[in-house]
Amino acid sequence: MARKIGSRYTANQILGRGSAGTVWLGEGPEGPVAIKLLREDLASDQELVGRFVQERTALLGLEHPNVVSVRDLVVDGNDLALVMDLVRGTDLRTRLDRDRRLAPEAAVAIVADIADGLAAAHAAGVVHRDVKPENVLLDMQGPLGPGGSHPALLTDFGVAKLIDSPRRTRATKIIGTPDYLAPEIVEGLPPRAAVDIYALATVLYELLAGFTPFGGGHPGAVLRRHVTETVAPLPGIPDELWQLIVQCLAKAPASRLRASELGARLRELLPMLAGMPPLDVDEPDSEPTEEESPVAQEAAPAGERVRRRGAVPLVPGAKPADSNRDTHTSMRVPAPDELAGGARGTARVPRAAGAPRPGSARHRAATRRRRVALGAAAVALVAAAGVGTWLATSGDDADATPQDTNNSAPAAP
Ligand SMILES: Nc1ncnc2c1ncn2[C@@H]1O[C@H](COP(=O)(O)OP(=O)(O)OP(=O)(O)O)[C@@H](O)[C@H]1O
Repeated sequence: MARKIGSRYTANQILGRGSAGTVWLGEGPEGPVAIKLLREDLASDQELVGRFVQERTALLGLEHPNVVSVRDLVVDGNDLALVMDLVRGTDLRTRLDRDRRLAPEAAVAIVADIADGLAAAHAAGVVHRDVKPENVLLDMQGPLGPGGSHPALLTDFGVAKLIDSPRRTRATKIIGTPDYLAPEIVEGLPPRAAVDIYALATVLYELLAGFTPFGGGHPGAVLRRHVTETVAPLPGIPDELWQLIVQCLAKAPASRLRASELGARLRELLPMLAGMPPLDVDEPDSEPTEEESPVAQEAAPAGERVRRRGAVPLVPGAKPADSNRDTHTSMRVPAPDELAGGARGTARVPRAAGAPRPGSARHRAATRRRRVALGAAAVALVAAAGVGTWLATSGDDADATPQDTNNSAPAAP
């Protein structure tokens, strides 16, 4: 059912829903557009409306082939809407859900596009703060690039900042999506450009592996891993690509690459990755780790303690129906002792395809077999050592008997 948005736009058909509102296929004076209509309770928040208008220039000024441009901001009665360029295609989450993992060449081409878009934004002083596959759109009408990938565009620029108003979230609260949150945000520092690089490196890892490096289990556990754990290597990944990921997942923001450099370095790797199939990685043990820290308990209501892509909505009060993905969190910054106390090595460790899953019956059987084999090897070693010692001793002193060697190894025949 069509509806008017301000005096210039008509929203015709729902394209998708997020936690902050609904995206419509619409029509404007210059042709088709995408209209993000913010939820009514957000639209009626006077402070947010003020910020909306305040951020107008920054939001409207961003023009780059890898950024979904915001064309207009509409404040009209109960409607608060961002009018954006329409991207005819799909979002990267949908592609990942379909393919599970991408070939390295396609993954790197997509991430290089987004790095270029981020470079333009960072140069204009804008930090995205919510880089994740849901916010990457693939333009199916654009030309095919390396690995058969379509041009990738980053959307939702400035939306996290808009919604993250001082009243909604004080300095002690975290806004974002747990799997992609840089450690400095978890530690309560203000988000700078390097948080986008960390999130983008997480996306690249996810495209290659099929899962994020620190995700899984409760949001509180995920946040803690960002701060305390190091990323586990992906079997079969070319070393140059791995080094880039490691550098951009560095805990210290200053150690990460800048967006423009990341884009350039990724493009340099493309010829080497041509034709390489997706990595042969099995999803690690996906059993959620119930981490009952105070942070974790505060983050999710009872009954929702453990969710695979653990999250609570970006905006307080968002109903589950608002989003079928539930990928945001809003929780307090954990205290240093909570972070330190939780370093128990719960990050997902990728397995080479076919290797048994930790904790599985096959893994337990393999462990048992290994133990038996190790036990047997140990007995054989002790025996061999005894024989060896006896032989050595007897060689030195032809008259000595095995008993003279002062060890408990069985006597030589
Ligand atoms: N400019 C656009 N052109 C075409 N489709 C779009 C555009 N922007 C968003 N969409 C579609 O609308 C869906 C919802 O987008 P939205 O930004 O509201 O939510 P999200 O990013 O998936 O989730 P959240 O806002 O909770 O992080 C997207 O998945 C995408 O498919």
